[in-house]
Amino acid sequence: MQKLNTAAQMRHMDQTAMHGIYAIAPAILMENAGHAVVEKGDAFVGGWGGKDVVILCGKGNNGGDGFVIARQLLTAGARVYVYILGQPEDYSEEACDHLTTLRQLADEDLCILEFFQGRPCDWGLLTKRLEASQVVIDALLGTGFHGDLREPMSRIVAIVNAVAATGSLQVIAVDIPTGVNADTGAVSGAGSDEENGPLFADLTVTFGALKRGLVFYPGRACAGQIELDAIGMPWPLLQAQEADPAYLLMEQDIAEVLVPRRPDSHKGTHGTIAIVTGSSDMAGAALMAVRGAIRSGAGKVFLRVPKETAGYCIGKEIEAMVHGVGTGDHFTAADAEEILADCRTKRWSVIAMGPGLGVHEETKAFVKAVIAGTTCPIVLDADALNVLTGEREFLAPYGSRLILTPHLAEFSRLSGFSMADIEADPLGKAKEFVRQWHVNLVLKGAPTVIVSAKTCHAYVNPTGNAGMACGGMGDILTGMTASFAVHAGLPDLCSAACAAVYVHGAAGDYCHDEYGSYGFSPVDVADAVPRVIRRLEENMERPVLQRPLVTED
Ligand SMILES: NC(=O)C1=CN([C@@H]2O[C@H](COP(=O)(O)OP(=O)(O)OC[C@H]3O[C@@H](n4cnc5c(N)ncnc54)[C@H](OP(=O)(O)O)[C@@H]3O)[C@@H](O)[C@H]2O)[C@H](O)CC1
Ligand SMILES: [K+]
Repeated sequence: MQKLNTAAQMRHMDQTAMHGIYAIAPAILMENAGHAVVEKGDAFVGGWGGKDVVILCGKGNNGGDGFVIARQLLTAGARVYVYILGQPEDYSEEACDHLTTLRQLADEDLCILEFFQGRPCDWGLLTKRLEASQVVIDALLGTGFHGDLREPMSRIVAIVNAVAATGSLQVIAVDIPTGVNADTGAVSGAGSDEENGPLFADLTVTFGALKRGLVFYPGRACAGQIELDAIGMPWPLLQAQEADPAYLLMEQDIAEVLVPRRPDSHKGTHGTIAIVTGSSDMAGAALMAVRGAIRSGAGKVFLRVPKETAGYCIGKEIEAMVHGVGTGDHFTAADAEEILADCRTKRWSVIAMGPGLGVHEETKAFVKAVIAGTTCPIVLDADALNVLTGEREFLAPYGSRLILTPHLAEFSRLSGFSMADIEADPLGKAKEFVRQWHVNLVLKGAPTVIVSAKTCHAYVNPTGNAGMACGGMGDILTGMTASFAVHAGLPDLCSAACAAVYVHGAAGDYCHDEYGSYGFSPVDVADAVPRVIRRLEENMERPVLQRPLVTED
């Protein structure tokens, strides 16, 4: 898994590398950081030889990286125009050393240095230089950025964005695009009409670990292609678990937890999923949850809906065993007994409740009775969450066997957090919620965040796309999550949720490649799930028992 670090975690990693037992000289790390940009950028720009490159250096170590980049680009055969915003006294020792070396190389032909020194910049000359150059390096601000961009940074960024938007100038950001908050992905000037928005990069070369701000919007939209370089950080530091960790899910992580099917398995091996949901005008939600479960490899699927809804569901998903419960169009507390009896006699492995359930007062009593009366994992989505608003004391004792899958609005209602606070820091609010409710949480969004009830560790999902922004996608995910929750070999419910979310988004990406961003349906996504799992199986480490009985050679 890829660590997703905050600025503070990066500073701690830096300090440990430089001043702890490893004693790596700061100038070495800065040299490696600069080299990483030159190396990763070389392929991106089609070779540095003969290129005119503008390098914008801020007042901190991000700027220091820029000094290294300038020197190395000269060696690579480029001409560099280096704009330096800081005064010598602003810089760290290592940045000063690199600036001193660069000044020895300065001339009027290949290495032109421009010092702001607090005097007004010749904006017209900067614009012309950018227009005449092929590449600009953003070494203005890195993980030290906070607040909104101040002059002259904001003016420089606005000029770079304007020139890049109208021409062929390629923009490479050092560590993180200037104006993007490394912890949350919030950007400078959001919502204000001032000209102090963030820089938009085509490529971001980041160091040591991915920053959380590179995977959350709007910051994610500023980064372009993202390349990570270890810059010579000691391996144990790169792997060390951070306090309060977050990770980006990678395909290999999912392949490692999804165990292939045993050759001697049968339908009972792969779980008995019960979808208990749906009310008359939302039978489709129930059926899509069924579809998601079936296409994710469920052994058996039962669908339990209110009596009046059954007629809409029977025979629609022929693999599911459908039964109408009670006498009305929504579940009541009295119906819980029948569900609990079914759960016992049919040995349900997992229950999913919520899609199209409705929010009648009696339904709340029903949902609570089913949770309290069972011991199996339960996936709670949509209306099952809406009826549980304010029920933290009730839910917390069952939390370790629950997976809650709200979208942002449902999460706001359930948690009481404002939408603004959630959107400003979805990962932080998701962790805060799990610390209070002790459940496994899937906070659906772009990107989706999963938080473990057991560890409170957070996982960010990289798959999925805007073509999935339509009703029903969440219903499919509910069924998939229930199915993955009982997939043989998955170590815990959080892993199951991560696998379901990753595969769901990857199936959406498969559909995006097939159809483009318009018009593919939730059922198309469900039907693409087996193809995604098959691709994962190619990377799966087959346990000894699964090795082919007869080998080719
Ligand atoms: N292991 C690593 O990851 C390494 C990273 N390196 C690079 O170091 C930067 C972080 O360097 P740091 O000096 O901590 O911070 P920055 O260079 O990002 O910027 C700090 C200066 O920026 C000013 N600032 C902050 N916010 C604003 C704003 N809104 N508008 C204008 N100016 C701003 C700040 O001034 P303040 O007065 O506001 O404090 C600072 O002067 C990291 O990103 C990497 O690129 C190392 O080079 C190698 C190891
Ligand atoms: K930067």
